[in-house]
Amino acid sequence: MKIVVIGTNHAGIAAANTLLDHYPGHEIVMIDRNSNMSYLGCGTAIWVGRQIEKPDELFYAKPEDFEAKGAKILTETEVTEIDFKQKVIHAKTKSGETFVETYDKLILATGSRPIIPKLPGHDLEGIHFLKLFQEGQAVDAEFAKPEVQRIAVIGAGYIGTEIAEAAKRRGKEVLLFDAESTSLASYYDETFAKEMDQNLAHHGIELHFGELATEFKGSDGRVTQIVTNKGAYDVDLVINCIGFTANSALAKDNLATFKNGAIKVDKHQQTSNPDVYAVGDVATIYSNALQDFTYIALASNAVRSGIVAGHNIGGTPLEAPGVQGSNGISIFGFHMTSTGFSVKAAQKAGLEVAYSDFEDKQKAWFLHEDNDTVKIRIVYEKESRRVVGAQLASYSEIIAGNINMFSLAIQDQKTIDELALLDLFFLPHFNSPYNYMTVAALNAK
Ligand SMILES: Cc1cc2nc3c(=O)[nH]c(=O)nc-3n(C[C@H](O)[C@H](O)[C@H](O)COP(=O)(O)OP(=O)(O)OC[C@H]3O[C@@H](n4cnc5c(N)ncnc54)[C@H](O)[C@@H]3O)c2cc1C
Ligand SMILES: NC(=O)C1=CN([C@@H]2O[C@H](COP(=O)(O)OP(=O)(O)OC[C@H]3O[C@@H](n4cnc5c(N)ncnc54)[C@H](O)[C@@H]3O)[C@@H](O)[C@H]2O)C=CC1
Repeated sequence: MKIVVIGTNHAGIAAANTLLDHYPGHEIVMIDRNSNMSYLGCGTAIWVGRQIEKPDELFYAKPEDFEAKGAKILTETEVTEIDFKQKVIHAKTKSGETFVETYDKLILATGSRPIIPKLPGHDLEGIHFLKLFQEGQAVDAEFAKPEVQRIAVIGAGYIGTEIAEAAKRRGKEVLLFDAESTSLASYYDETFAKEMDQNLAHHGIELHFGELATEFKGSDGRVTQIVTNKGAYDVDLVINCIGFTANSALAKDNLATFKNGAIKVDKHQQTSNPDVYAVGDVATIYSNALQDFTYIALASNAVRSGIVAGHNIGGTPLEAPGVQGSNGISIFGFHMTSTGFSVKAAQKAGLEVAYSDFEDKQKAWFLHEDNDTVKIRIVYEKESRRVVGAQLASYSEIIAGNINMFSLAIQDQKTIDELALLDLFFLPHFNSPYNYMTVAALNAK
């Protein structure tokens, strides 16, 4: 069987590796328009903020790895069109040569691009987006310029908050804008998000929430000012991070798509065309909190969905268990993790939910050194009492592991009452006999 993979970043790599490692004998062709593969965008802020010196280790795979396993891999080659009836893809190399490839099965792993707000002045120089390695390099080069001092970051979601920290670490003045009233508003309820806001403000980041950019002004072709519904601010650089949109143009009019344009898939990653699979940021994903398909762009989801597609195409039927959109962020040493829905997100999705909050020290109370406060919220459906979300915030790194338990609880449709008496280990170095997760669950009304 000939299998063509379009897009060789996290999702495409996972699908190709699954096929090459577990199902030998197929002809695998991998195509990507970029010159690199496997770039971990999650390391951009860490590198640009100089928490690591070089970006080299942010790549975990190279074309030779796949060639060694027998795949044909074409980089700097863009797929321009797909004839889904004839099962032929049309592609163009960097030098302009066009060619076609036939396929038996096709994997679309074309990912996402940042949303580009078409505001007046959007094409001025000095306005950036962050997704590709090359875009990280461009921002890094701007940070190195002494004349770039005042930076506007638009969107205080995950990328915006991380790059705001990075810019501050490089000694810049940073103005962080978001349409919502807090940072991280899509992931956390206000009482949690406010903790991050305090952390950002404490480190000198100027917060402009509830503010919408309306125009960019410039001089000599370069941005010099950002105008919002509330004021005008002189800046030397703008970084836009207001979310992603699925790169699904190749599927247009041929495959069923979701309301945001992502390609609809089932739990086997199969699209509305049985010979075509879609994985990663270009596709929808099943949310166990919502109990329906939705769109959640994460590298973790990309990898898992690629593995699922690989097995299904290879001949092992495998149904994805769905995801919770589990995520985390760490800014100036303050960590937040969440899974499933916040109260606000659940209500927006039409769920009737209640929540239980608790706050305690991470380790046993008699340990007075490095014993940070942890704040927890568990969100559950009022009637069924099934857990649909959890949020944790602390300087303690242990919360990074704890959130995964809630992820499994949501996946397995556990109730808050089942969590209340769950066997959690106790050791003073790590926790208390009345574990804050247990207490939060026990306190649930
Ligand atoms: C700054 C930043 C930080 C992030 N941090 C995290 C994090 O901490 N945790 C997390 O889980 N996620 C994080 N993400 C999100 C994560 O990077 C994405 O969810 C992930 O990249 C999706 O992988 P993908 O393979 O589906 O798509 P993509 O990474 O978008 O890759 C798609 C590939 O398809 C190629 N392509 C597209 N169209 C064509 C075409 N027509 N022809 C040929 N090739 C094509 C592209 O060149 C690209 O290589 C972060 C993203 C960014 C930008
Ligand atoms: N740690 C992690 O897991 C990370 C995950 N990612 C993922 O990458 C994807 C893209 O990240 P982001 O671009 O940060 O998207 P995001 O969805 O996290 O945040 C976008 C932010 O922009 C704001 N916004 C939207 N339109 C706006 C406007 N016109 N003006 C001002 N603010 C506006 C939103 O309120 C939101 O807070 C997300 O799916 C995210 O989860 C990215 C970085 C880190």
